[in-house]
Amino acid sequence: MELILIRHGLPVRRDDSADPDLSAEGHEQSRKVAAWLAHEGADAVWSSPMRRAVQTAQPFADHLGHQISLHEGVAEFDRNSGAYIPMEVLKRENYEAWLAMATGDHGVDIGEFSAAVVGALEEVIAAHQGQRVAVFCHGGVINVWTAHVLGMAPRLFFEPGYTSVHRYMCARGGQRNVLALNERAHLRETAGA
Ligand SMILES: O=C(O)[C@@H](CO)OP(=O)(O)O
Repeated sequence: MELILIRHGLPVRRDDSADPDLSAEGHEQSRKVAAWLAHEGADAVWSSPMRRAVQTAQPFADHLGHQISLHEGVAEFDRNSGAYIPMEVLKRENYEAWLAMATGDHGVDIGEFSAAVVGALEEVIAAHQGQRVAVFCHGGVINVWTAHVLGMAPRLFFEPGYTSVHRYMCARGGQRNVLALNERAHLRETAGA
C-alpha cells in the first residue's frame, strides 16, 4: 500500500492553546494540496484529531467524498504544551528555545512518542492493504516515522513544510520504503512556502 503523510497548513499563533486553527494562508495551502493530490485520489483519509490537521484534511476529503477518520496516535508530541508558536517564528523570537528543541530537548520522551506514532501508522497500514491512504498530521510525526523507515534513532532531523507531502511504500511482508519526502510543488506561488 502507499502511505501518504501530509503536514498541516500554517496555523495561527496561540499563546493559550496547543490546538490552533489554520490561518487564512493555511486554508489556502490546504486547498492547494487537495488539488495537487486530487488527480491520484485516495482510498481513505485519516487525520490527527488536532484542529490544524483536520482543517487541512477537509478540502481533500470533501473532494473525494470521504469521511475523515481520526487517530490520536498521530497527534503532535507537544499537544499538551499549552501554546502553539510556529517553529520559524520561535526561531526568530527565541533562538535559544528553538535551538533547544532542534537539538533534542522536546520536553517529551521522543522514544515513547515514536513508538506511539509507529504503532498508529502500522494500524492504518494493516487496515488498508493494497490501497493508497492519506494521513494529515504533524512535523514531529513525519520526522519520527521517516526516521523509523530509514532505520535511524527517533529524532527531529528535517523540516517538513506546511502541507508538504511524504510518500512511503508499505508491503504486506513488512518492508517500508521512502518514495518521496517534502513534495511542495503545489505551493510554488505561495509566499513563505
Ligand atoms: O510544533 C511545531 O511547530 C511542529 C513541530 O514539528 O509541529 P507541527 O507540525 O504540529 O506544527
